[in-house]
Amino acid sequence: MGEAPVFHNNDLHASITNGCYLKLKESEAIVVGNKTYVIGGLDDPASNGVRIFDKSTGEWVIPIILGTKPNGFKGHSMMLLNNDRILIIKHNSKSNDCVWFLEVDTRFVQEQKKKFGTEVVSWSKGVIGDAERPIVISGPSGVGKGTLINMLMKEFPTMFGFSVSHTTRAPREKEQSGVHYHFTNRDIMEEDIKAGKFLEFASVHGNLYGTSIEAVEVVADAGKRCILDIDVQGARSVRASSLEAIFIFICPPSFEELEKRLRARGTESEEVIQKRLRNAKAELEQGTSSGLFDHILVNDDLEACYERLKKILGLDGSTDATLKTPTEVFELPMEISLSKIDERIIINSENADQKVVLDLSSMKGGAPGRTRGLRMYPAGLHSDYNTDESV
Ligand SMILES: Nc1nc2c(ncn2[C@@H]2O[C@H](COP(=O)(O)OP(=O)(O)O)[C@@H](O)[C@H]2O)c(=O)[nH]1
Ligand SMILES: Nc1ncnc2c1ncn2[C@@H]1O[C@H](COP(=O)(O)OP(=O)(O)O)[C@@H](O)[C@H]1O
Repeated sequence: MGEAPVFHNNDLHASITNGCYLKLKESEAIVVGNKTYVIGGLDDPASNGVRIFDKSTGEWVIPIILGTKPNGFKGHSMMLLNNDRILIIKHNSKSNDCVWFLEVDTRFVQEQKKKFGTEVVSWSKGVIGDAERPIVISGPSGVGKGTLINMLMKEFPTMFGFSVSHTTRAPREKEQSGVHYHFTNRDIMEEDIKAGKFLEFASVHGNLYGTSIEAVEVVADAGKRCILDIDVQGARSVRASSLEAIFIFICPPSFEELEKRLRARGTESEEVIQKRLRNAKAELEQGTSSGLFDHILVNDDLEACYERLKKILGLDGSTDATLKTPTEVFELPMEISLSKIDERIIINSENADQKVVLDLSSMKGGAPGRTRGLRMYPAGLHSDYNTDESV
């Protein structure tokens, strides 16, 4: 990998080699096989920021760009990783918003290229540290899922965050949009599903419900563990996705008790209650016999069930799960260059004291969503960072 002299875009057909990094006037380019990815104008709302020059056809292509685009650029440095993604480090930025990946040939992007029949790239934000395994809670309507989740969120407000689903059902009296659900209509939701914005979706009791990728990611970004209240079909989709969750199914002590709770809640009409009770039979059968769930909890006595739930989540007092090491945020300098040693990227600045190490060895996830498991620390500077790393 080397830096070429200033280039004019039309000269890109020149014989440049894989991984070659070109600094252009208002953009930067990187070569991946036969294609040159030109990335620039990211702060310009009129520009989509990415163009591809295909050496084999001699043509420019504007790709479909998925994921959340970074903003607030004051310059960036790039490096090709693994021939499938471009690492982009924003200059003069904070360590919690400086690492971005433009995926150009990862498995996800390859699938999207097939689906759309055109060039596709996808942004993924790099996140320092890991998110804890999300928790999927399923069970028939009225069994007490919402009640148990509320108890968890109330007792451990800094630890858990709720994945706010989208739904086409009408809001109940005390439900707020953006808190309990994102209430939407079918046309908009179907468009968003087509655009790949949903981790999973299902038709439940005659309405469409779904978890957007963003709903799960914002919870993890806040450093919280995500709780998903979704039906059995949704749980099956999440099981098949890359989200490594814990799956818990909640059962009523009896069908009669379920009916009693659903009526006592007083939120549904008689017709809707009947529909939910009919569906409950199949849900209970699938939930308890499919092997899909890691844990099955009977919600008989509420307090006892809550204690069992906490035990599953390691919150029964045996460890102080509320203690978390905060991730320190620091500034990256204005002028930087990148070098690579094995799985570590060294972010060099004019000032040698400001060398920073980005460790990619535990990197996981990626588009659509975030790339997590990154470690970042100033190289050999402070004793409270990992100072074994000498660069
Ligand atoms: N697949 C899927 N199911 C969901 C989602 N959000 C909620 N559900 C499920 O939809 C069903 C109906 O939810 P809701 O109308 O709020 O009624 P409730 O279960 O009686 O509170 C429940 O089984 C929820 O777990 C979602 O995003 N995806
Ligand atoms: N263990 C329990 N015993 C008695 N009532 C319960 C219990 N758990 C929940 N409830 C009540 O049952 C109703 C349905 O609970 P809810 O949490 O709304 O269920 P879900 O979210 O699964 O539809 C609520 O009125 C709630 O107060």
